[in-house]
Amino acid sequence: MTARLPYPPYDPTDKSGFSYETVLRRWPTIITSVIDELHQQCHNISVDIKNGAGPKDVLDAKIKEALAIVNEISKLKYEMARDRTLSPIPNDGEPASDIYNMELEALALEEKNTWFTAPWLFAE
Ligand SMILES: O=P(O)(O)OC[C@H]1O[C@](O)(CO)[C@@H](O)[C@@H]1O
Repeated sequence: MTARLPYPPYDPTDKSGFSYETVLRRWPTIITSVIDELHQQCHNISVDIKNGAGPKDVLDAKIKEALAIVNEISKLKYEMARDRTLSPIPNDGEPASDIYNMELEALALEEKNTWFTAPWLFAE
């Protein structure tokens, strides 16, 4: 059972409010800067590998992890821009993902489970 507040949560369906601007521009900008930073770090690690500045297997693993993160957050940005539904958080054994996923299912019933309809703070 999810908590219900006595008044509706703020969401980007109000195009004159800050949350619309946030989903439209601010989050994509933040995600893009994360992707840029990860690419820069991959470049720096590649230089370290060339210079023999650390164990190659460890540095290779860092690049692999960074590229996996880039892949996931690029997908997130794509889905956000197209007002796709928010994805459930995979069960990692932590209780918070269950609570998040339950709330997301409740939002789906209200057709408020997409990036431009979900409550701003929930999507944040
Ligand atoms: O664009 P900025 O200044 O980095 O701030 C972005 C943050 O501000 C908000 O748009 C409003 O608090 C958040 O949703 C978002 O995470």
